[in-house]
Amino acid sequence: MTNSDSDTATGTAVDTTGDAEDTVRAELGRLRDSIDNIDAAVIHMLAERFKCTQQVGHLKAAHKLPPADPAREARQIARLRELAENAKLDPAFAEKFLNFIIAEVIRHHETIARS
Ligand SMILES: O=C(O)C(=O)C[C@]1(C(=O)O)C=C[C@@H](O)C=C1
Repeated sequence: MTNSDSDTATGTAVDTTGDAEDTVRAELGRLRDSIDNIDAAVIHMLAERFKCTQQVGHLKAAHKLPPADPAREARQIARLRELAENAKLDPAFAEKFLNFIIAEVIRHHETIARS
C-alpha cells in the first residue's frame, strides 16, 4: 500500500500522504475564488441599482410623489419569485432579499424628500 492504509474500525481506505487534503484544499480554493467574483458582481450591481434609485428618489421628491409604490413592489415581487423558481433559487428568499433592498431604497427616498 502506497497512498492509503486501511482504517482499522471501518476497513475503508484512508489517505496517508495528504494528497486528498491537497485536492480538497484546491477545490475549496477554486470555489471560493468564484464566490469572491460573484460577491464582487453583486456589490457592483447593487451599486448601479442604488445609483438609479437615488435618481428616482430625486424625481419623486421634485414631483411630490410618495417614496413607496406598493403596486410596483407587488409586480417586482411576482416577477422575481418567478425568476427565482426558474433559476432553482428559493422564491421566499428572493422576495425577502428584494424587500430588504426596497426598504433601504425607501429610507433613502424619505431622506431625499426631507432635504
Ligand atoms: O420604482 C419606484 O418607484 C422606486 O422607488 C424604486 C423601488 C425599488 O427599489 O425597486 C423602491 C420603492 C418603491 O416602493 C418601488 C420600487
